[in-house]
Amino acid sequence: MRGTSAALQPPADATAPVRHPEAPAPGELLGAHYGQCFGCGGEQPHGLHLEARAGEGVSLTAEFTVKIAHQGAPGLAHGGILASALDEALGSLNWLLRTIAVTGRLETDFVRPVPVDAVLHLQAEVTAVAGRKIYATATGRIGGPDGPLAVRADALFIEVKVDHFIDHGRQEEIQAAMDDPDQFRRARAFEVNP
Ligand SMILES: CCCCCCCC/C=C\CCCCCCCC(=O)SCCNC(=O)CCNC(=O)[C@H](O)C(C)(C)COP(=O)(O)OP(=O)(O)OC[C@H]1O[C@@H](n2cnc3c(N)ncnc32)[C@H](O)[C@@H]1OP(=O)(O)O
Repeated sequence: MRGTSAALQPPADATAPVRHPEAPAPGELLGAHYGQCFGCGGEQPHGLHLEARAGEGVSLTAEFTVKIAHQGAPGLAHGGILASALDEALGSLNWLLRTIAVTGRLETDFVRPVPVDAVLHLQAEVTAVAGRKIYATATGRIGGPDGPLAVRADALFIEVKVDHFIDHGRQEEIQAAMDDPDQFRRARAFEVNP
């Protein structure tokens, strides 16, 4: 069974996504957008440490290893953690568009249980863009990139200005992000597609 509500169907005037000319080349690691990010931050001890690699077009692949701390049922990944991994992979696509966007809606199908120590092989792509709305889809497989399907998600991201974070975030963390000595990460956080 597949659940995708009408809100995740691109409208008739939606267009195909356009890869930014300066997007990382296929095969290149995207790196983290923020060191403390729960999904991708290398400095986040409680995080998923998801590593995403650019694919062709507006697509990427990513891997996430399920750890002991990610359990729901004994020995199995918590569904919310798997949804977080999908959200992060889908959110990372926006770097290939050079658009700052946040998740508006995320619909997840949990197809089979994912054991601790399994590597979740994620594949995500933007399917359509309509104004500020970015439609994307992702799958997560276990046992290898072509292994059995374990999870899948469809999502709607909404483009925002950097003010979104300034207005809603905490001053302390915003300042730390602005002072990040990692120039690449700073660029990724602040660069807005004009
Ligand atoms: C100075 C320091 C700066 C640091 C910068 C760091 C940048 C780093 C780069 C990237 C960060 C990404 C981080 C990745 C992490 C993974 C991704 C996440 O988990 S993100 C977190 C979870 N998501 C939220 O917290 C959103 C909370 N929601 C909101 O803030 C608003 O609701 C927002 C922005 C999504 C929309 O609000 P509106 O007022 O701007 O726009 P409206 O008019 O409501 O919506 C625009 C269109 O979208 C549709 N829409 C909005 N939400 C929808 C929904 N849930 N379902 C269906 N349609 C929706 C609406 O119907 C409307 O459509 P029509 O233009 O009328 O056709």
